[in-house]
Amino acid sequence: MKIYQKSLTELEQIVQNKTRQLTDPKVEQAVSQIIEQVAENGDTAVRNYEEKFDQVKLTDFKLDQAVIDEAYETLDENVKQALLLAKKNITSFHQKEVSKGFIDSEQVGVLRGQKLLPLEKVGLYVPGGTAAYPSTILMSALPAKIAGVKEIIMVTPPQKDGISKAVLAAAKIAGIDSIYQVGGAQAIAALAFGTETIPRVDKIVGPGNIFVATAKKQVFGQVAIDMVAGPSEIGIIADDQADPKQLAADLLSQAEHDKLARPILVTDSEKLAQAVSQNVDLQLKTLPRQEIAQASVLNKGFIAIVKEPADMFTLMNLIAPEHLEIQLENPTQYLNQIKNAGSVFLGKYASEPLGDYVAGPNHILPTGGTARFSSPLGVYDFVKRTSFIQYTKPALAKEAKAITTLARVEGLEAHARAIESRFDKYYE
Ligand SMILES: NC(=O)c1ccc[n+]([C@@H]2O[C@H](COP(=O)([O-])OP(=O)(O)OC[C@H]3O[C@@H](n4cnc5c(N)ncnc54)[C@H](O)[C@@H]3O)[C@@H](O)[C@H]2O)c1
Ligand SMILES: N[C@H](CO)Cc1c[nH]c[nH+]1
Ligand SMILES: [Zn+2]
Repeated sequence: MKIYQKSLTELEQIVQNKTRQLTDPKVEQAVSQIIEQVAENGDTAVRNYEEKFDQVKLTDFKLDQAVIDEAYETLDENVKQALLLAKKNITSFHQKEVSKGFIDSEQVGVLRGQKLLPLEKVGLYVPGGTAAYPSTILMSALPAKIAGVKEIIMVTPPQKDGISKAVLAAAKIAGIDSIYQVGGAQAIAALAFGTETIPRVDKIVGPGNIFVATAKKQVFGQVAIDMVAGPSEIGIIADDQADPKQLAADLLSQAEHDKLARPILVTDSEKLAQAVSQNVDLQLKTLPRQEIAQASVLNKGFIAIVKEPADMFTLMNLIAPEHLEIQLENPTQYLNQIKNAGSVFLGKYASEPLGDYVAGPNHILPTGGTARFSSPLGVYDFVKRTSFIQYTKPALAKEAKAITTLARVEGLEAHARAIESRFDKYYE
């Protein structure tokens, strides 16, 4: 792994260069054309793109419920039990995210409040190929269920040998209402605009490749989106008491996701840096997804050695990683020093995959430095707020002057007159 031992300022520069988000104009253009076609020609356009990009000819995109039920019934019992344990823990964690509206009646004659309503229909994108993770289906659908979303529609690219049994079973366990075998930008466009057979949704969630991510960005406004979740990332802060073999294993756990995944270690120990680097090389050799993990380590991974322990936090806050492990003695004492991270893993036994599968917090997290302003996917992503107001006449009388004054300052005479009409002052 590349090791940088430089001043904090130089390291900050390196981090900024390595984490810059770039867009691809060619992809932007291709995606915009796909969206336009699907918006105009519905299922016909979706069918054409499926033939072109996924090499399948489908007459009906909707998957038969019997196929989903059969996948669940015949699923390996250990896999089923693991999914059910994950469901239990994800559910109990996310139930704590439920928030209620409020009613404020502190001022005499005034009732103000805010109510929360679940979204009606949500579209869940599940990536095709090896990136279709049953765990990600639970992570996206369960918070929507808890929020009270009425209908959850899943889209996923068709597969030559059929969609994996574990994916279908996870969809059933998570309570997904229907599955459409459509992928890429055409699936996002179909969910955003609706077609003859695919329903239009209020929000689209879930990760995907560059075509999917670009399409989500482009349809935002027509429909809500969760976030643009890119390749996985792991940042580790560790000192010389940490176990280099375990740190290498944790770095590789995210490197194996994607050639563009970012495994990063920040430490104040040169000895640890060297040992982790050696262990990464050793452990890579026996990984089934060696090619992907190696590309990630070589192209995107690095180790930064800082001079002062406090610099580990300064640098990591700049990186704002999707996952952050703190492998220091008494790790909880450092939680306050973390300003930017999607999910924080405290101590030796909180290895990142614990959070990927069963701990309960969501594994759909902000990437690419967006943890500066974004949060993990949660129940709050599937609700919207509506405020309400009621005043008595005396309560309105007390504030009428302020309203008409502000309205006239803004040149909005009709606003002022609407209030005055409540006190029998009309302008005809
Ligand atoms: N952050 C997370 O939680 C998380 C989880 C799982 C996967 N992922 C990411 O999701 C991505 C999955 O990518 P994937 O490709 O396997 O599946 P995908 O489903 O995102 O994309 C496949 C679709 O891309 C479209 N496509 C392919 N080539 C195209 C082209 N030239 N022009 C237009 N459309 C084209 C096709 O329609 C195809 O159906 C990976 O980057 C992975 O890292 C992230
Ligand atoms: N670590 C991934 C998010 O970056 C999520 C995942 C799914 N399965 C395994 N891991
Ligand atoms: Zn993972």
